[in-house]
Amino acid sequence: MQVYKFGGASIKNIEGIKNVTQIIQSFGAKNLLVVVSAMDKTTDRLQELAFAHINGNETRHEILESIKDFHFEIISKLFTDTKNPIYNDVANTFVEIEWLLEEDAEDAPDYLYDQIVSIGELVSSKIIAAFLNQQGTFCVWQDARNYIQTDNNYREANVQWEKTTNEIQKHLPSYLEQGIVITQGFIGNTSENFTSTLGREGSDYSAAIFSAALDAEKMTIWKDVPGVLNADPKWFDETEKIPQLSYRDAIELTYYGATVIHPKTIKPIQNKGIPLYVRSFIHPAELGTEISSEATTPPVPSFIFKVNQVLLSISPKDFSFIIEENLSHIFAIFHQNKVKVNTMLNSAISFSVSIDNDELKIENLIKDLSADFKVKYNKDMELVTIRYYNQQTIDRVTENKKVWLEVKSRNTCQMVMKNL
Ligand SMILES: Nc1ncnc2c1ncn2[C@@H]1O[C@H](COP(=O)(O)OP(=O)(O)O)[C@@H](O)[C@H]1O
Ligand SMILES: N[C@@H](CC(=O)OP(=O)(O)O)C(=O)O
Repeated sequence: MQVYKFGGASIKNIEGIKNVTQIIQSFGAKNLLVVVSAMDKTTDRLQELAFAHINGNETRHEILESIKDFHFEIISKLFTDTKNPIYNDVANTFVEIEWLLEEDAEDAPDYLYDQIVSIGELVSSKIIAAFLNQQGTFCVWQDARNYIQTDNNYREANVQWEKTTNEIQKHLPSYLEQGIVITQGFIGNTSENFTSTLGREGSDYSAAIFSAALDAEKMTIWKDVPGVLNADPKWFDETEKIPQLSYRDAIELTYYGATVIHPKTIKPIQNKGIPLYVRSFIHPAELGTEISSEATTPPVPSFIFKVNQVLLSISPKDFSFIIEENLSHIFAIFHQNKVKVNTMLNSAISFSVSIDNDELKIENLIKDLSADFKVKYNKDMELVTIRYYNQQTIDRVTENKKVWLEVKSRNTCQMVMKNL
């Protein structure tokens, strides 16, 4: 069996949905599990809705109405028979949010966020399953929350592998024998039976979890790009497709921020030796990128850009050395504030890190660090990572820039920089 994953960009409108159903249909009639994300930017809109609810902002009703309108507009074009059960099914799914919005937002914000934001995947998967069935392709809609079991670390839930694998292996193979299974990415279920999410852009990871548990022959992520490129085409003019990548290089690229694949995706499929394909839903006949244990083509230099970085410089107040004890204290503070370090460098009395400028987190982080350390920061920095760098590639990205911090290993160079 195989696993396909379609992200929001592939199902952003009617043409997209029709195209995706054709790709699914050309696979065959069974033994395919399809993981879908929310349509277009629905998760961003639901996130706005969640924040509006948490902050008691009345705009929440307007936001919800616009999300509903977007989906019902699509439904009305795909299902001309207004008696099709999909109308009620989707309406009932939205009612769950309406109930939640009627109450004051007294529960923990991260919990509320997950209950609201998860609706996008539920609705999109229902629409796609209903459309396939309407077209005569038998498919079974499955609720991913019956399979992906997590802890209650809402917004970034951790998968409980044993329970998850057992549930998937117990029930899904018989459905896959009957037809195509459509399920959701991104969402899971806690032991208290509440909905959790696996972190933004986490649908790729969901597909990898299903692939690993089902020992899939291969997994394919369908994207709006021809495959994994040596840079994000949104930032770089002359990109080239990487036809083959090793798991190791894929994990390094995604760890440093190549957003084409969620960083947690590679480990489960690498552990099972399942090849991962990144292919274009716009040109589905083309081969894309193959990610597997061995890449036979030579590595090409790849560029990863992260903007809106904050460069923090942390030094002990009493001029003492930055040693293991200080470092473990500093990392504990980052961990408590859920802030991820994108790159770091230390000298005798100073420790520098580049982090995303997440306004909600940075203020508290600096406050906590300032209790024991002197903290200086610079905003509006850019972090550029070059994998398989050489001087020419460094010169190319540093033109008209001042480099504030540079970290090099044998294969990877990271620079934090700002316009001159
Ligand atoms: N190295 C890369 N190769 C290809 N695409 C990349 C790379 N880095 C970032 N991207 C971006 O990833 C986008 C696809 O991911 P995304 O928009 O999250 O898709 P989806 O909604 O299908 O999950 C591309 O449009 C591209 O801008
Ligand atoms: N819909 C979720 C999960 C996801 O992975 O989406 P996409 O596949 O469109 O990046 C998000 O936007 O975070």
